[in-house]
Amino acid sequence: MTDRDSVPEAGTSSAPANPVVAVLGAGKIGEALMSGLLHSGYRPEELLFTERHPERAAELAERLAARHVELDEAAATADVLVVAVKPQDIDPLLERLAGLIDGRTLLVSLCAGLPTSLFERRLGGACPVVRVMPNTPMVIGEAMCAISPGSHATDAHVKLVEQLLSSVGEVVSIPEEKQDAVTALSGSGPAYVFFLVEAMIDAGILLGLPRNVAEKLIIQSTYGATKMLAETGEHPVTLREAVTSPGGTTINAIRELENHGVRAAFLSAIEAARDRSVELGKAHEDS
Ligand SMILES: NC(=O)C1=CN([C@@H]2O[C@H](COP(=O)(O)OP(=O)(O)OC[C@H]3O[C@@H](n4cnc5c(N)ncnc54)[C@H](OP(=O)(O)O)[C@@H]3O)[C@@H](O)[C@H]2O)C=CC1
Ligand SMILES: O=C(O)[C@@H]1CCC=N1
Repeated sequence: MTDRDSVPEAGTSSAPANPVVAVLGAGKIGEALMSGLLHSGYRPEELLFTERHPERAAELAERLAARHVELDEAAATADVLVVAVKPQDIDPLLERLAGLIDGRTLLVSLCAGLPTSLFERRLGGACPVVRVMPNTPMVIGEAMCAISPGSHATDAHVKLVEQLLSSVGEVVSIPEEKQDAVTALSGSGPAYVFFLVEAMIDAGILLGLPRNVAEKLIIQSTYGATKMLAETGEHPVTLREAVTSPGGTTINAIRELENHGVRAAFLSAIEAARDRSVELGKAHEDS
């Protein structure tokens, strides 16, 4: 697929062809995206990736059957370039990319904190850029992605990105100035859940349960609880109140959580994550 002027639609393997996607930097989120797309019906030949560690590249190419390429081949071949390197690694990548793309290639950035204007400035011309904040449940088709177009991205580009990402989870459109908050909330969100699960499993160990039993109890309980939130549409307070019997056990636990400031800790933690996202963007403001 090389005719980038007619923006093709993403879809399943029954479609004639999906847009060729090249993931630049196949680390945690890059791999999650590739796995999710393959899972949703993307063909391995429609997926390219660059990666600077040869062993990692070889291992991924074998495991996913996607093709490891150099940056110049990715830029020449792909319809969509997905930037998935750490924000701290963006400068040398954009320097090389600037000489390789012609302003028609759609660039999708997954980078925390980095504004679309940075890519537009560095890549010149009228490079279409869409900023996305995904999260790792993408790997099982359960991502939460928030997207914001840059100033040269057309409705067709946005639609293409929406189609691509809706095959690996949910997609919402948000104004770009909200991306730092979204990064702190849903980009990092899975980490908070894993942290909570880990802490509850530790509590099970403290109470003398075997680890495998504690893990099963907590994983199913968190899965059931979040599924219940999603499927009933009930407010979390209502669902929590239904668990909290008068004079019972749960209220004793809730009192301890409140005494330890767990709610305030979440507010501060997420605010700190938002601040770091802003800081990552500011580091590139004048360049
Ligand atoms: N992990 C997550 O849950 C999420 C991450 N993101 C964003 O995604 C981006 C990637 O994060 P994450 O996957 O965690 O990071 P990783 O470090 O796991 O992945 C980035 C990979 O790209 C490699 N790399 C760096 N520069 C280049 C280059 N020029 N060419 C090819 N490969 C390169 C890195 O190598 P090396 O190891 O040497 O650095 C690394 O293997 C970040 O910008 C982050 O903000 C967004 C949402 C969620
Ligand atoms: O921790 C990070 O910086 C990235 C962005 C959101 C989730 N992980």
